[in-house]
Amino acid sequence: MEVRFDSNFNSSARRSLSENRSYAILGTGALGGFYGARLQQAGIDVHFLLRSDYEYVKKHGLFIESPDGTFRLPQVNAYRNVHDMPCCDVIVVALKTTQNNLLRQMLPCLVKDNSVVLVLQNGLGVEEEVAGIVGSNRVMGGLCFTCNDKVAPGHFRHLHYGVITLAEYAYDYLACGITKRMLQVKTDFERAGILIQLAEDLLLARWKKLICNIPFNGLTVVLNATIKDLISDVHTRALVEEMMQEMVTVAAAYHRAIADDYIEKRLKYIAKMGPYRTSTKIDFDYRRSLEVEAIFGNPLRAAQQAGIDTPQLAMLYRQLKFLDTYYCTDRAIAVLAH
Ligand SMILES: NC(=O)C1=CN([C@@H]2O[C@H](COP(=O)(O)OP(=O)(O)OC[C@H]3O[C@@H](n4cnc5c(N)ncnc54)[C@H](OP(=O)(O)O)[C@@H]3O)[C@@H](O)[C@H]2O)C=CC1
Ligand SMILES: CC(C)(CO)C(=O)C(=O)O
Repeated sequence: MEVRFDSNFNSSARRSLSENRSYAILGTGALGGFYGARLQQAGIDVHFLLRSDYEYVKKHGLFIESPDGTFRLPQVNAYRNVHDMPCCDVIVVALKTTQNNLLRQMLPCLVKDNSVVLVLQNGLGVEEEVAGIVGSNRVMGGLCFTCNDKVAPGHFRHLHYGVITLAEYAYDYLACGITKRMLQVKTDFERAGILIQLAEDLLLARWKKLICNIPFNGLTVVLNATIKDLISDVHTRALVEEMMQEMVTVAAAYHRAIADDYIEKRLKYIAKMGPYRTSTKIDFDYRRSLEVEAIFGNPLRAAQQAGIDTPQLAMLYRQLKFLDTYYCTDRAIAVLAH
């Protein structure tokens, strides 16, 4: 188990917070491109893995549009292959979860003795998947409340928020408290102007994020709506609240208590995201595979295992499975080709 942070935090431990750490960004998309660029802008050593944008970014770097400051990085460490990347202190997983089958081949090339893998993806059970590859003591979760989109190759738009809730992973999602390496990652992100909240219990943090992702990411797709639309209409708002309440009930079945006023507070917070489409709706609009299993299927199965009935989530999951199968995946392409 990771060393816990204690109140006798000595001066050498404090010094280690400001040491230089290297970061690998697996998936330089809307999320990874934004956070990675901000880290590099703050003087941190960052290495970016790219796919379709590789040639462009190698030549022109990255461009970030943001209300917190628009900037260009003319030169970045860009890679097309993990085998060419150096081992790094922090490996940030920012692929879509639909690509997580690649992690078994990618992560072992990048980890060294003290590396930690920081999973910034949405969903449930994603850290467990990563722990199965690199070991439970090397994984941290990061829940990102941010609205980011890719505008053009190497060009990302950050619209709202940006805060990350960080928490350690341990086997079976046991709560781990606050560790020294959480403070180290926080130091780096805060140097890059990204607000970090530390959480003692990753599973609680995951359920709290799912309370938002399940209604908003799901309903923006099936109703072809924005966050603003869903909150403004009396019927969809009621549906959102029912879905949120279902997740509060499931979290409670896993002994994670979520305060009664959490839903109301989160709705106010999310309302500020306005006409943002959500990352799942952006995928749907581009007919990319949807993160159905990580964001909807895993919570649904967790509810079923706990004996909790979640009819709204069950319906949403089935609708999204249909859309994903016939509109977004290779199978859909094959169907269209005939
Ligand atoms: N966007 C947002 O605001 C938020 C996103 N999230 C979560 O963050 C995660 C990432 O989402 P997001 O950034 O939006 O997704 P994107 O699709 O924008 O980014 C994923 C990136 O991974 C790249 N990629 C895929 N396969 C490979 C590969 N084999 N080698 C190298 N690169 C690869 C893609 O490259 P290519 O360009 O070639 O497809 C793409 O740039 C998801 O789990 C999402 O739910 C969470 C909160 C907010
Ligand atoms: C909550 C929300 C909508 C913004 O952070 C999100 O996580 C997403 O778009 O995937």
